[in-house]
Amino acid sequence: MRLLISKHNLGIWAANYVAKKINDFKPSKEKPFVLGLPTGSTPLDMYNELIRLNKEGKVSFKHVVTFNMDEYVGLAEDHPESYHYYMHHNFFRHIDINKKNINILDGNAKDLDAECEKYEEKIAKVGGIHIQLGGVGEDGHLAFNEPGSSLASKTRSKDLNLSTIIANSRFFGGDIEKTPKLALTIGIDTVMQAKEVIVMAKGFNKAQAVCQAIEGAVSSMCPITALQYHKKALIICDEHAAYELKFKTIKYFENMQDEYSEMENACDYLV
Ligand SMILES: N[C@@H]1[C@@H](O)[C@H](O)[C@@H](COP(=O)(O)O)O[C@@H]1O
Repeated sequence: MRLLISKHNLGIWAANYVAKKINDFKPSKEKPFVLGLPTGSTPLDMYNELIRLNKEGKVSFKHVVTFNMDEYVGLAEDHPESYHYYMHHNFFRHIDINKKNINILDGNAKDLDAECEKYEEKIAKVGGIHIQLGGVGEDGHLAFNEPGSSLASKTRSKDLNLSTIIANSRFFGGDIEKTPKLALTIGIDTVMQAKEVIVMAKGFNKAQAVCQAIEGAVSSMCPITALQYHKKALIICDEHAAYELKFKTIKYFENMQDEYSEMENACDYLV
């Protein structure tokens, strides 16, 4: 597990890292690059920067296949709070991606279990996810894997817990009644199967989750801790989200030299 406390905008960092990885991979129709994508407020800057890079011809999504992490159950795809709407509005419609390469769980499928099974099969068929990007909930949830989720879970439907419903109610006029209570989500094991995982965490309200993820014991009650078992997982956070960490933990990660610190240095010249 790697921690990077970035002094840059996390989205700009992540977008430039992803663009570099796509370009290095030289994707083709036969050999596409596969991205796992999140929603939420944290990744918005990343999408904006990826759009900019795409428009400037610095990265193409022509041979990129995407799988979104989650979707609400029972919300129309054109509802402004559905994750379908979010992705098309904030990202897909601005870039050169082939529509056929976009995968988002159908929260209105007649058979939700079959929809989830099909999703796992599709991921396997393209050879797995190269980079799974994510945000994190205040309680350490990943996608909609709530505290208590099996760390061996695959894509499935998930009841949302009260704190997530309350947090999400801000998008539904503050009305808990109107806020979805059920979602489809990739599982923790789906995340673990990705070749690389990058979780972005911004702000004081994510500090507990980041601290648990890095310093805590692995527990299904804080799903992000499962990443401690991942071969190539990065948490990139701002100074506020790092606030609960021990000084010695921060120092340990501060001077590491690797491709993540290289991108951090490269970002000095980007902004
Ligand atoms: N399902 C999403 C998660 O994928 C996201 O990480 C989380 C945090 O969102 P934000 O980035 O807005 O804090 O919100 C929701 O629960």
